[in-house]
Amino acid sequence: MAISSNGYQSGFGNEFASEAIAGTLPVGRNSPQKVAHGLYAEQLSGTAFTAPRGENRRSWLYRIRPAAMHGAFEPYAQPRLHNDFEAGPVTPDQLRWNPLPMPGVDAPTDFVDGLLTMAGNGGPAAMTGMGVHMYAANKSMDGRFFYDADGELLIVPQHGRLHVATELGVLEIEPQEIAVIPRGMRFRVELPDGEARGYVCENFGALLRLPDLGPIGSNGLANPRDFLAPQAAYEDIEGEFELIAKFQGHLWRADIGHSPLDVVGWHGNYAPYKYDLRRFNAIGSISFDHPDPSIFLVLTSPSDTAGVGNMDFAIFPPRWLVAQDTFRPPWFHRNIASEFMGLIHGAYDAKAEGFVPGGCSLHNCMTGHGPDAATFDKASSADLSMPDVVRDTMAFMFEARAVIRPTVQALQASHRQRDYQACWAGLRRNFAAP
Ligand SMILES: O=C(O)Cc1cc(O)ccc1O
Ligand SMILES: [Fe+2]
Repeated sequence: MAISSNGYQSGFGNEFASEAIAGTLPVGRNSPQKVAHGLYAEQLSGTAFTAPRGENRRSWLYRIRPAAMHGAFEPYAQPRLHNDFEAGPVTPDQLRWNPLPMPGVDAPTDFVDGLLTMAGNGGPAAMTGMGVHMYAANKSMDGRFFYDADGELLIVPQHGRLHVATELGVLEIEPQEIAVIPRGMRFRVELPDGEARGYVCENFGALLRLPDLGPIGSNGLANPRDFLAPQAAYEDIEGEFELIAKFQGHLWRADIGHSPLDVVGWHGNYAPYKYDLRRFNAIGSISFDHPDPSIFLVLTSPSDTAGVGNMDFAIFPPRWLVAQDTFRPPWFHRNIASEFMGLIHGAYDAKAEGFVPGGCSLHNCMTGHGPDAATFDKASSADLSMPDVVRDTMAFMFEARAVIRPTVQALQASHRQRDYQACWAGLRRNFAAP
């Protein structure tokens, strides 16, 4: 099974409109008595009906069969994916992991079965917080479709391309691109390279959006026109298929006799989208001092407190370092926010070794962290008369207001680096009282 991409429409949160068959979309109304071509009209809303206009997200789908048509749900056993961020004690340790191992050839694993929950906070019941998951898969989803009623999914591939066929059309993404799948949208993930690994942030809170730019002005960081929503593309097939739902923290399955990717035309502003992180216009210091990482914000999910994100997605892309009389890499720090980081490509400028592509780290509220000893030594004696270029790199951070609680399976995983703290052990005592 495969639906080919019909291309993209550019812009962030636009009122998009797309039809795979001309004349599908009703003109001047959303729900005419009879829809063209014998299709059903269906609204999918992603915000409260009464949300302010600037926040309001909904789309109208014109489809072969309504979403209501499927069998009864029953629990689906995939215990590695959940939102049980236990309320008990949580370690303030610095934590780091090697890449999630790929499934063996003797264990075909698709995107849904390949998800493993690393950490999180809040949950779908409270509609706040985020889940942090990783996936490692070696099989396309075949005859099954997935939707997440608990949050929107920010997918960050690290290895292998993804062909994401959604109700509204196809997103094709590769490492260094991201995709966001709206809450509730049904989709199927195929693996053009036969295997794939990456990161997923499940945002339970307010929908991701572009941050305000303040004094930066009207351009810069992630520019709206670089976000791409799919053109309508559909399949018209019947068979013994399976619909998997993530609902209130756990998976459910139902029989479905047709593909739900049967939307012939749609319009609205609630749509999946992709973005190429290499398009990010990095802005930084051209005088002195390393700026706060908020300068690298791509998308933010606001909380109910102005200026404080429920969760933020920031990247650390290639860039020039020119600051004078400055320790140029990230400084030592402790933050009120909590930071889950991953590395998509290359090396990260705060860690000389140990933080590898596909790996991840977690530094929670007020936990001290920063450059490792090797990075500190190098940057403390670097020649600052010359600009330095950070190339071959793409790290990212899921930053959260609330503590990001690691799951038991993440803490106990064999790929956890239990000696992570040793990376700071070599920092010498240099103090000499005058
Ligand atoms: O911990 C990290 O590496 C992320 C980070 C990067 C940076 O440039 C400044 C602060 C910060 O938390
Ligand atoms: Fe940090």
